[in-house]
Amino acid sequence: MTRLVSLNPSAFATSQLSLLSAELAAETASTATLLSLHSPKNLATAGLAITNLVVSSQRTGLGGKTVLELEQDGAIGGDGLGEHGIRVGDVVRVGEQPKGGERKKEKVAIEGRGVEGVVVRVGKGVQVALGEGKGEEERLGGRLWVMNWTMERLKNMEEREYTTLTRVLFGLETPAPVAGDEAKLKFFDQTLNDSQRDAVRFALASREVALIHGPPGTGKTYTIIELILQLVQRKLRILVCGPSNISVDNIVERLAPHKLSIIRLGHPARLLPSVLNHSLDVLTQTSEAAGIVKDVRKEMDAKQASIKKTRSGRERKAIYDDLKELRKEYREREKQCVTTLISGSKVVLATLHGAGGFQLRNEQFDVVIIDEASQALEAQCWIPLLSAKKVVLAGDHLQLPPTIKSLDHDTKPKPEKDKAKAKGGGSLEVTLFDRLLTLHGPSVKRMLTTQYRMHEKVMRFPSDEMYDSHLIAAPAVAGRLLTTLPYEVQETDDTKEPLVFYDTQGGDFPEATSSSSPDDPTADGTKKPTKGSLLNDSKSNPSEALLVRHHVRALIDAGVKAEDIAVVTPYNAQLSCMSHDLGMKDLFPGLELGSVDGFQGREKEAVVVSLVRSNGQGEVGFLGERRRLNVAMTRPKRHLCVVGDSETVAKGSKFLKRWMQYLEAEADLRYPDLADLQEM
Ligand SMILES: Nc1ncnc2c1ncn2[C@@H]1O[C@H](COP(=O)(O)OP(=O)(O)OP(=O)(O)O)[C@@H](O)[C@H]1O
Repeated sequence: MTRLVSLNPSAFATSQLSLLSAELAAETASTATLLSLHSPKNLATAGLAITNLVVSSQRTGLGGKTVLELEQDGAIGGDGLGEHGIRVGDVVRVGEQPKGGERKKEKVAIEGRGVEGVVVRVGKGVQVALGEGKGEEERLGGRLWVMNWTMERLKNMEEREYTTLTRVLFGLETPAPVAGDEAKLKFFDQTLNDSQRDAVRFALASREVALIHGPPGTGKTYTIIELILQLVQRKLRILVCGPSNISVDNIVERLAPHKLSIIRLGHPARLLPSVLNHSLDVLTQTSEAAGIVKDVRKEMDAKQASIKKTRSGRERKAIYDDLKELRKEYREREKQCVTTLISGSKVVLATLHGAGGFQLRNEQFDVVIIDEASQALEAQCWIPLLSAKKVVLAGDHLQLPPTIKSLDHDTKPKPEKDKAKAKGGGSLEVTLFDRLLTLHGPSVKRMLTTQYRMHEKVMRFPSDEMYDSHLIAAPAVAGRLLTTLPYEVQETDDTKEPLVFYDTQGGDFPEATSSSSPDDPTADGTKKPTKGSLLNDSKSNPSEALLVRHHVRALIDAGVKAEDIAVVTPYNAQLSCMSHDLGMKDLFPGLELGSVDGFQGREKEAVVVSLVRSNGQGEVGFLGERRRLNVAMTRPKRHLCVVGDSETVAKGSKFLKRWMQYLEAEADLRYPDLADLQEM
């Protein structure tokens, strides 16, 4: 039985406040370092910038924002953007690129020039809505401000002000026994499997808190949709949140066909086009409630027009006075319209950060659902939780937690850090999901166990190692191969295998530390490379990259579409090597190349994982994190190909050793010859 170790909410909040302030400092410093140490070219190599763009058009988008469309400069050649890590929703700076002669000045110049905005579309070109972004510090500050405000409130609360939920979440009380008999529950979705049904029943019956543990591909979102429908049927009001816009939009998209009254808060530029009809901004213009606002607008327009026809000063003044009144009325009616829309919605959806907006200040919800909770900072989760009665958290704590930049800046000795971590509140890396599992034990959790993504052989190792062998491959996916894709794929030695391992042991495929480019100030050794000089820290393995290219080509030659294949690796320098040095993006248009961390939450028919590390010392760096490996190996549906040096990797940890053993025993094992590859 788990021992209940309670935590003082006020002390927890105090500790979080200092951690959040260190995080802000670290993030600001790392962006500043990147911009000051690296040229646009180097940032582009690392996937953090796109160079050689021209403005192809400019238009007014939703919310009256100016949207710039940027495309690759035709004069430079190439019609795509090349490999980059810029995604919809990113805050970016659009700046003038220094010309060749200005190389020395360019690092300084890029810091001071340009306008900021939010990326609203990425395809052949990139579209940026201007004016949305603020300075990096201000932006982070904005995000952190809401968390800070929430933690300040928690810190200053009197004990008698704590809700029962707050007391349970800090272990001051144990969760109440589950209530209600949900055994005869009628499900809206008859296709739900047993573990999903069990999770819905449990979440409905829990009084304060329920965790839904959803390993990869187990239908976490599917389950949440059923839970929402059940809660609405019970006439309860629900707030659904996630750490990112995409996590929230994903739910809006799947909820929309059920014709509930739902509303999505958030800036339209950041929402998926498919969910815009449910956004508060659009509804304030199109809904019935918007009628009263429109009437005033019409009146204002008419008054405005009448000014031109009026000659007398006195009459004009009277019209201006009327206009002033009307404007006030307009603002009030708009506010009223927003309140009517929100209070009339059974389900409100927003990011965790968005849940701190003024629109929800006086709103009460019966249940707060947080999806992808293991990707959210705990302080972020508290934004909608301070006044909530019940929470359902869905996530997988065995995949990667949110990225924390200030980890390396923590100078406390390790034993002290570990003690603080165990208590909770000592590290931003411990999520609320993690902490509640430690605090209350598995009785507050239900796990989804049937997965609908991976071939049995792909699933087996992560299931045994990470999920206590509980995962079951749904019959429809257990034996799926590339040869049974819905289009024609030839049966070859590659396509008939669900699991392939190219073992590069023997020293012929050595790793390299990314070489610095001559315009990098860290290259001459006068400046110590910092964390910001990310490419200098990163590893690549050019021979392994050749092998990856060879395998991707073999799959494509057999008929597999490039867009059904992804190559993932933990190292930025390896990505750069494959996309720039080997030109894999141009060779195989549609192929996706990405970092493991960036690929969390995604899936592909075939995935090639390049492990990179190959050295005599058995150093494995990033690969030492089990959760990162778990993400890497659980992305494919029908085919996983691992490329790596088993000798080096097996030395990294017991987990890695067992993985290498599993691959040796279960995969189609290949010992490549570098000489053959170079001829290809
Ligand atoms: N009971 C079910 N019967 C059939 N298919 C299902 C069922 N539950 C989920 N799926 C399918 O499994 C896939 C994964 O579902 P979903 O996207 O809800 O999972 P998830 O756990 O949120 O995913 P992720 O691993 O990316 O977090 C989807 O294609 C979905 O249609």
